[in-house]
Amino acid sequence: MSALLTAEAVTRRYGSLVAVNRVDLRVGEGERHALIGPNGAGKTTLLDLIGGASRADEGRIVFAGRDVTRLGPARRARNGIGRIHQRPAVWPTLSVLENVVVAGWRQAGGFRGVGSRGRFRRRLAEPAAELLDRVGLAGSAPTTAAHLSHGERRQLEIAMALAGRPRLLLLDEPAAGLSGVEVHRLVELLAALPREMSVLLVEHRLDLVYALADTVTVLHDGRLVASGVPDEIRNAPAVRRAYAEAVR
Ligand SMILES: Nc1ncnc2c1ncn2[C@@H]1O[C@H](COP(=O)(O)OP(=O)(O)OP(=O)(O)O)[C@@H](O)[C@H]1O
Repeated sequence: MSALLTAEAVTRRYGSLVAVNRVDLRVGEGERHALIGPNGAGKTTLLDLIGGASRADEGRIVFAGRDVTRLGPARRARNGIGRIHQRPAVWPTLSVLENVVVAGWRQAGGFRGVGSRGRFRRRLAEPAAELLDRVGLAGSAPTTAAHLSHGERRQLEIAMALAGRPRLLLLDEPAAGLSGVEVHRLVELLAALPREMSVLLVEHRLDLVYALADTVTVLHDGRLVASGVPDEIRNAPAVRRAYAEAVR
């Protein structure tokens, strides 16, 4: 797999704390890559550095052949990095369908691209309805997003991220707060994402990680302690040590 994203020796400090410490990461085209590690390991911070919500103090991030280290989150999103947050970020006063339409607006060509009723329908409204169907929310299209359950908001946020047609989708603990049935639906949904899209997933649920990931990278105290295919990681002593130290 050729590299879509490479992070080289990225470091992020908060005062004297080194939250991410010279981490190298490579996500291939179409790869499903999971980041795991105990609480406080630096997983969300690393995702923030890649998505642009936070800037690296040192190191370099290259996405699709372009150095994006100094770009903000909006520019990175336009370059093809989509993001699902720990707490679903949706517009609560808009309908479910409207949320996806707004999220797809730029990708559909903005004002010029959707400036007639026919183009609006073809390029935005119909794809948005298809995405809602794909994430299991077709029946909720007219519902105001504020009325959705947590699990439904998560589904909506995924539809919104997909509307931007990202080449890399960053997911921060997508299973957090979901019921068993909702987690099952989430796994199916993520497994069915098109292979043109790469995925970088932070998740505590290791069953979900091992079901989805091609590669698993383990962080502990801001450092990368192991990276490999799920079978290697499952039995790696360094990984066991990281988790054992964290619960001590
Ligand atoms: N804005 C911030 N200011 C100060 N310290 C921070 C900030 N964000 C994160 N940290 C610290 O950086 C370290 C890494 O945090 P991070 O949230 O990246 O870990 P994590 O692996 O995602 O943890 P969790 O699994 O609990 O979400 C922690 O010690 C955390 O307290």
